Amino acid sequence: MRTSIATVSLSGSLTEKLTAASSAGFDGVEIFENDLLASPLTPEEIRARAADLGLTIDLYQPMRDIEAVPPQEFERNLRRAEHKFRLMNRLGTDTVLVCSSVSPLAADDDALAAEQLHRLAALAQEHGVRVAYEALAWGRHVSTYDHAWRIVEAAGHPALGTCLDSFHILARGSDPKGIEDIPGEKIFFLQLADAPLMAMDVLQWSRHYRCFPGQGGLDVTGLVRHVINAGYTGPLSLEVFNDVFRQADAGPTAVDAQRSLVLLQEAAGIAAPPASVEPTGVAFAELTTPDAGAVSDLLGALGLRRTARHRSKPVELWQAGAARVLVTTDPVRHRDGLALAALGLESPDPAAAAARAESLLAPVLPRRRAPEDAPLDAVAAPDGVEIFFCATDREGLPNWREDFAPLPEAPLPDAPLPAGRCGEPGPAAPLRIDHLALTQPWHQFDEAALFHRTVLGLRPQESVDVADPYGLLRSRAVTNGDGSVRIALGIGAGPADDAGRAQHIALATDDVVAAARAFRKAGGRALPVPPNYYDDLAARFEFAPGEAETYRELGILYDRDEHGVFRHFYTETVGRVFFELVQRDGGYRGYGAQNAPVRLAAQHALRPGRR
Ligand SMILES: O=C(O)c1ccc(O)c(O)c1
Ligand SMILES: [Mg+2]
Repeated sequence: MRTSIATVSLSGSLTEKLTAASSAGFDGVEIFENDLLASPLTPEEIRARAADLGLTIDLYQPMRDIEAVPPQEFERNLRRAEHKFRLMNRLGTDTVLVCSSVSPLAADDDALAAEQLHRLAALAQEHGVRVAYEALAWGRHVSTYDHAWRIVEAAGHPALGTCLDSFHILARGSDPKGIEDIPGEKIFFLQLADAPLMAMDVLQWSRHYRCFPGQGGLDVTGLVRHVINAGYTGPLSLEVFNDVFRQADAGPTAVDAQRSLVLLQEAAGIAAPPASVEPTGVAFAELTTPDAGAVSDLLGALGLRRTARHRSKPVELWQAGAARVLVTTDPVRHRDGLALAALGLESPDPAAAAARAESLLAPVLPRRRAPEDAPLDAVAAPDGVEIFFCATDREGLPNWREDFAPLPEAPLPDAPLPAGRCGEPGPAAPLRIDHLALTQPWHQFDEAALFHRTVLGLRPQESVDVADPYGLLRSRAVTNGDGSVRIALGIGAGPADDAGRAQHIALATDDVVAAARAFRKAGGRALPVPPNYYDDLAARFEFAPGEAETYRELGILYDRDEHGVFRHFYTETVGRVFFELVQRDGGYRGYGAQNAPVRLAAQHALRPGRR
């Protein structure tokens, strides 16, 4: 179906909005009156600009407080409307949205509303335009779609139809099934928005928290199915009032918006992009560093060993069990010091995963490889991390590991490592990457969750809020079915804050106490945890004699859920990156969110100039 977006959903000048909508592949726009009023362009110039960009102007909006008013008031409204109909002719748009009145002058009188809307439609028809009447969820007397439709039906004018808006319908809990009783040709327009479920005043909810379909908790897909069943053939148009999107760059927001419509159409059975491919594990995490010294010490102390070197690039493979970390030395990208630059996701079908990603508008990255390297497809996540779809040592698929030459001294990859000897990894060495925690740009959190779900085939979990001494951190994990891929997406306390940029890699071990001891013995610096934390721990849980003291001594944090126990410790931060070693027992599902405020405070305390 044709796709459209309301200019109110994007930031910037009207020209910037049109350009962003066009680049993201929209067919049309709804022009919000304020965007036109504030534009230096004439309506004719706007029309020409839109046409040059391949966009139609599908709707002009809104007209307010028109209907069910005293006669004198209505005459004034008609005069106002006639002005706008002329403007619409100059703009080249044929549909205007009239939202249900919120005016104290409006009467609770459907017959009067119908009669006046009939007259408005007659005037519109004289100007070659038509009127779409929409029930605002907070309309004074008309607040449901079925009520608005009854009035439109009673008015009985061919230039009058209804505009359905998923937010107003679903936010009020109306049953959208009744939409199928409206003749499709009388649904003049369909506006789509989702929203997170929140208990708040519906007007505030609508004006500040709408989001793109799939990013909230409303069943927009179900509603769209009813609208299609009714016979609607107009555009799917996004109308999203959102405080964050108003500030974010219009370009990425428009792509995020268009992606939401691809998914919506997939879910509603209207479109069939290449199927989603769920990753089956983390093949590697790739760090870039201006100089490999500090990170080598850290990785070594964590029990990873340098096992191989890339045949043509300054990249080393560090490994323990299935935990693989690539270290790329890149003196040019030194702004951040150490940073997580890429993630390899083990994919059952890397080519199909890449095709899926591309069809969902993920930015496809040029392959940076020498002719003899394994072909690897990669896309950029919203935070700039490169995501590779890859296969590790699997029959019939290009193997990224063949790009690496084993180092002579190194133990065989995946061979059991000798235990016990000083400096060598023992049984406590990392087994695999347990999870990654990647802080997202603050204005791209919803986009990131949708991207990871739909482009990467991961499943979003509930959002949690974590107190940071300097703000509130929101975190939402995305995982695959068996938990072998877990990425905790976070937004930090603020754009300029270090916590707003942190990236962390959690490695799994089956003996975190031994791992913490080995780490310290090898010269690793663990994050110090305040004694108050352990006093509280002793109050919350019963431990075996000496157990809590061990945790206190080693800076190990502890959590428990209904499934099992979680023990973990953190390393110091290098550049943007820190590591965590975790031991999950008995099927513990979480990430130690209970302990995050203590961890964040301890990290802040280590920053220069903090006490
Ligand atoms: O919040 C509003 O006023 C408003 C205006 C026009 C719409 O289409 C809408 O859904 C809401
Ligand atoms: Mg609307």
